[in-house]
Amino acid sequence: MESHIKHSVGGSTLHTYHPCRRTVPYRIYAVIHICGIVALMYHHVHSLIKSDKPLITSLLFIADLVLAFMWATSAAVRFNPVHRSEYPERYVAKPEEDCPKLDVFICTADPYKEPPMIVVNTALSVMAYDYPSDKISVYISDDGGSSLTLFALMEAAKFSKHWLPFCKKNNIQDRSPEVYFSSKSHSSCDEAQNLKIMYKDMKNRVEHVAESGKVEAEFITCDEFRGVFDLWTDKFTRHDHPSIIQVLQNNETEMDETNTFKMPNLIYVSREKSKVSTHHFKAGALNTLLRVSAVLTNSPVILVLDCDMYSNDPVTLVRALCYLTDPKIKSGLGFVQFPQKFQGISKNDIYACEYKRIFEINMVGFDGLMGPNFFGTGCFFNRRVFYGPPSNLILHEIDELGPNHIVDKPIKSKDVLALAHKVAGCIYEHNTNWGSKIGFRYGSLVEDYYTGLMIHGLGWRTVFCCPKRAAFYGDAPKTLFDVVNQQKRWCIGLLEMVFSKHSPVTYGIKTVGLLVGLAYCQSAFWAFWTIPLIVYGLLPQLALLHGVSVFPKTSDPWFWLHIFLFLGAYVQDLLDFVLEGSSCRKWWNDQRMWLIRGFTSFFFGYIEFILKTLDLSTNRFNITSKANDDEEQSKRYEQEIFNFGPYSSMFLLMTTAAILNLVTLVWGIYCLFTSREVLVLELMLASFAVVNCLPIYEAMILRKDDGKLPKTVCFSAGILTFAFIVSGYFFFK
Ligand SMILES: O=c1ccn([C@@H]2O[C@H](COP(=O)(O)OP(=O)(O)O[C@H]3O[C@H](CO)[C@@H](O)[C@H](O)[C@H]3O)[C@@H](O)[C@H]2O)c(=O)[nH]1
Ligand SMILES: [Mn+2]
Repeated sequence: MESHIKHSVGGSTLHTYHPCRRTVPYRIYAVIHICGIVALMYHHVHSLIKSDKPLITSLLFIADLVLAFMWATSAAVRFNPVHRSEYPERYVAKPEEDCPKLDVFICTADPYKEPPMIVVNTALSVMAYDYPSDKISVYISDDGGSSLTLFALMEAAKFSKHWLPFCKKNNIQDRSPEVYFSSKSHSSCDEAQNLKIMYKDMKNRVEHVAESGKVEAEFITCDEFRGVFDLWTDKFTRHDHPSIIQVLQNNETEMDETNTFKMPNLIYVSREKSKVSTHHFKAGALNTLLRVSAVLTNSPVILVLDCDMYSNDPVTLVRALCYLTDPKIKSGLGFVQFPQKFQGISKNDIYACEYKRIFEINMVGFDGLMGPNFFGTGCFFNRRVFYGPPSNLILHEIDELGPNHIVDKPIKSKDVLALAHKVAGCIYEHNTNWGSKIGFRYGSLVEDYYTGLMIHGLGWRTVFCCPKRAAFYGDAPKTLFDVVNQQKRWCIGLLEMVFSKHSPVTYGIKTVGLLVGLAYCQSAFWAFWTIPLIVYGLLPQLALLHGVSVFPKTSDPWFWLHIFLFLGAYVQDLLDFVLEGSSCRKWWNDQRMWLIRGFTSFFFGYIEFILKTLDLSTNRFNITSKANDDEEQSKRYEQEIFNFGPYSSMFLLMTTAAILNLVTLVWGIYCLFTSREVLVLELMLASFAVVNCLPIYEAMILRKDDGKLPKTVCFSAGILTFAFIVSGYFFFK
């Protein structure tokens, strides 16, 4: 690992880094906060011993234990945050033969939730990187096994021969044609206008085919590929079909329209599927691509992308190479991760879908320890990282799959393609190390988290690269229902990690040390937030309604400890946001979503995980939809109006908590005026919740649109609140 000194910029340095200025004040504050937590724990134990209501006291104690643990994990992330800069302009000066080859993996899995035009734009944006194009190979993994996607990519290959020279000659920055042609600033020269027409034509054809659900013969313009579509026989389903590997563009033979540039490879891969073998979702798809690409091109650098993540900056590859080719660090460097950024986020990000904390703030902290975790997309790998620890290459079944194997046959040669089909077969992995010791790891719905942890566990370092101009943009879910469902899947996957043999608590702390292990715990224990959030969201409120106090009174010094710890944790969270370039409004929305998650995704994630553990349900990877076709819904999103509809039982508990807090606040204020005993902390808590819940009340009462809270949810929540209050009577008396 490098030493933590500020590097001097100069000479041929390709990258520098420097610690953040907040480090020292943060460490000092951490000591103070720890003292506060210790005091609080003492107070809890003390009150537990002499308490006449042990159940209530223990619930609060457990909630505070979880909060304290989560705070400790965030302190680990705040221990040594660093920022980096790269100097890609210096890299460009290197001779071309020094530029390593790149394999790009793009995953798609459903032509309806992930419209083929999205995949096309992502592929085109990376094919057009500022880099010798013949060194780039783009592989598309299609888990949907869809002829529509294949058709779209064929069209993309044709279009790329015009698009690439245009971008390179005119130094276009937006290399996703959709983004370029819909931006107001695009050129109006003849060449650009012709291209725009060509792009529109392609888009129409692809969308027409996607709508009709079938590739009609008259749409196929390349005779070469006509036969491929015959593979989609009547028996073909997405869960049961042979492997299909199709080289759509070949860098050995094909040139662009102007005959100046060689074209990159474009290869469509749909691995074999059968109902009787497990396919391990995205990790399985990526491992298939690892093998197929090893046979065809075996480039030392691999970029992994989700189909919606187009490249937003043509120098991104060179930026990553500033690290991956640096002789001082390259032998131990596993990957360079770019943050996930999203397009079309509403102004203040109402659903907190930017995940600023997870994808940026925390990673700046991870980077000062061992480097960022893997996010599943926007990541440049050293191919070697998939084959065991830096010092010890794990042997594999066939020589052709090794990271050091040199490919010396044309990609279209018969035996190369035959082997590629073989390694894309669904029984190929049986009795091999794939998924356990080699490649992306199997066994969790968050294959990215798992794979990242194992890479660090084996002793690799990683780098977080966060340039000013976003390197990639992806799609974020834009309705609350999609948001909580996505998070629920993550929660289940992360809980699988917590209770696995590679848990960050045991395996993690043992192999990567206390700080990194704790840092990894922060996301792994995501669903645990539900415990303190539900306890604090319901218990003190019910207590207040029954005239029982669970917190210290204002005259009690412990009162101030509660205030201090709450404010300390909250203000530091806000500071993190602002110091990493976000706004106060976005932070406010982020903390509100955190509260909402506690009652929706975290809670239901927990329940589903328990059901799965008891074998009462099975894991599913519900793909997040990237198609926004509901106009009303999009409009509400832009206006930052919450979209709760249609009916979902996930919103029941959240609505109940909202009603209960409102009732508590009203009752508390009534007590204030009738000069009964006033429970200040309880009242403050309820007011804070009510302020956060304003959009929920509005959606219950005032709104008429389709995004309002469905009546059934409101009604059931009302009954549930009543039931809570009544049972509170027995609980507190
Ligand atoms: O069986 C499957 C299921 C999914 N995917 C692909 O996986 C990607 C992610 O799916 P998405 O529905 O977009 O999930 P998200 O929750 O948005 O994805 C985040 O979370 C995933 C799991 O942690 C990571 O893999 C992703 O990179 C990360 O962006 C998409 O490209 C899919 O096409 C497959 O290839 N095969
Ligand atoms: Mn996604």
